[in-house]
Amino acid sequence: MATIEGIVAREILDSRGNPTVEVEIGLDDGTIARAAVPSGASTGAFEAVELRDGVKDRYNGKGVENAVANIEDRIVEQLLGYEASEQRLIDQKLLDIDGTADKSELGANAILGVSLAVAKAAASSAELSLFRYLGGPNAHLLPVPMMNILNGGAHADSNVDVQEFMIAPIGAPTFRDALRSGAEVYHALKAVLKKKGLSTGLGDEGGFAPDLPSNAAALDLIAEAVQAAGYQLGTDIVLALDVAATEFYKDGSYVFESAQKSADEMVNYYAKLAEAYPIVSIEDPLAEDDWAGWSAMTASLGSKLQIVGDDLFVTNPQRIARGIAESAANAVLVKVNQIGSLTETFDAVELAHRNGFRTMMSHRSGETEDTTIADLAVATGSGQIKTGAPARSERVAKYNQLLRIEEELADAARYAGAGAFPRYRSA
Ligand SMILES: C=C(OP(=O)(O)O)C(=O)O
Ligand SMILES: [Mg+2]
Repeated sequence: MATIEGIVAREILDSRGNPTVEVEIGLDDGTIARAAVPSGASTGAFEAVELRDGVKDRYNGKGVENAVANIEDRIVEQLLGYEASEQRLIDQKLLDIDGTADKSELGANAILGVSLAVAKAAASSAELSLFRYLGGPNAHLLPVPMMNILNGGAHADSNVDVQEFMIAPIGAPTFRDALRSGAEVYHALKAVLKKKGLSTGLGDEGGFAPDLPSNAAALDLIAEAVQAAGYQLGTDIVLALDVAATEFYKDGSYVFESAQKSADEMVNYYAKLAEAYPIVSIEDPLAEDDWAGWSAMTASLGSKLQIVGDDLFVTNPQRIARGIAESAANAVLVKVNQIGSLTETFDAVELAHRNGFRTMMSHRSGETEDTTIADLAVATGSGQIKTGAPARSERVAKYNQLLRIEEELADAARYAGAGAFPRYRSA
């Protein structure tokens, strides 16, 4: 048991070279912990409001320095003396100080930075790994890494509409093997692109970002890379997409592959694509407010595919509840900075799981070296994580943290003489 003795906030750079918030918390037992806040590019309109430099009007013209100032001037004094393990109490206090529904007063980035740093300090003070502190004794499930190896949409300067083409190594026996196979396919894809004279430049999440004639062409290149790396597409490795359709939804239709399409036409397109390729998961197939389209998509393809709401749900329990009521998807993408506190993130995951929805822990396209989401994926037993390509340090940092977690769990199992443990979520 240790109480908060001091909080420091500062502006640092994220992986796109944009300013973001970092928070350090000191406890009265000498513990010091640090957390940094990520940021999106294809942000949903219903996300909690960050105070972030000049990206869009919705940031009210208030930059990261305002979030830092809010922590120092309006949060620090209010939290001194709190037990660091009282996460819910502290998060509620932060929400009360903010007083708005969208966290626009203090900034969701100010609140989240403090919320995550509190959790890390409490874990460290208790001499527990973060995943163990957050997840308790039953935290044991390593997530399938959904590795985004080809970037398009808002994350690349190419002409490819779909934002993320991911490989999921579901046939691997352990997380370590899954990551290795993903890295091998990543390297094979680079060789395939080179051989065809295509660009090997990278997008925001470390995937390759070539110009291509169609979205299916991206899947063909990945299929070739999987084979070249010696894996079987469909059994060792399956495919997943984040379409990020809100980005190309204009005036009531989807401007996709240079044509205007209705929601029905998009659903038909996905049905055909999922027949031609072993795609298991599609995120944001439709726009963030096209609830009817989402329900139609889930009715038609939900028994075959994981349909993941990102911009649709924005990790917000109220929007997830609507999605459950309207059968608008069957899975939730979980991004801590969309909702803006750890407690509310847990609430979102719990609501999803209690209602039979799957969850996928997720990074943002603008990231830092902070690895909290790796621990969170294991702590919540979400079974899936997406944190970009198996290259670029801000992405690899999360995968490397999962290697350490898997090792810690395996060491514990060895010590106890236990058998097949930890468990890798392979299906
Ligand atoms: C990670 C994503 O991108 P961004 O952080 O730009 O929203 C996403 O859309 O899932
Ligand atoms: Mg997304």
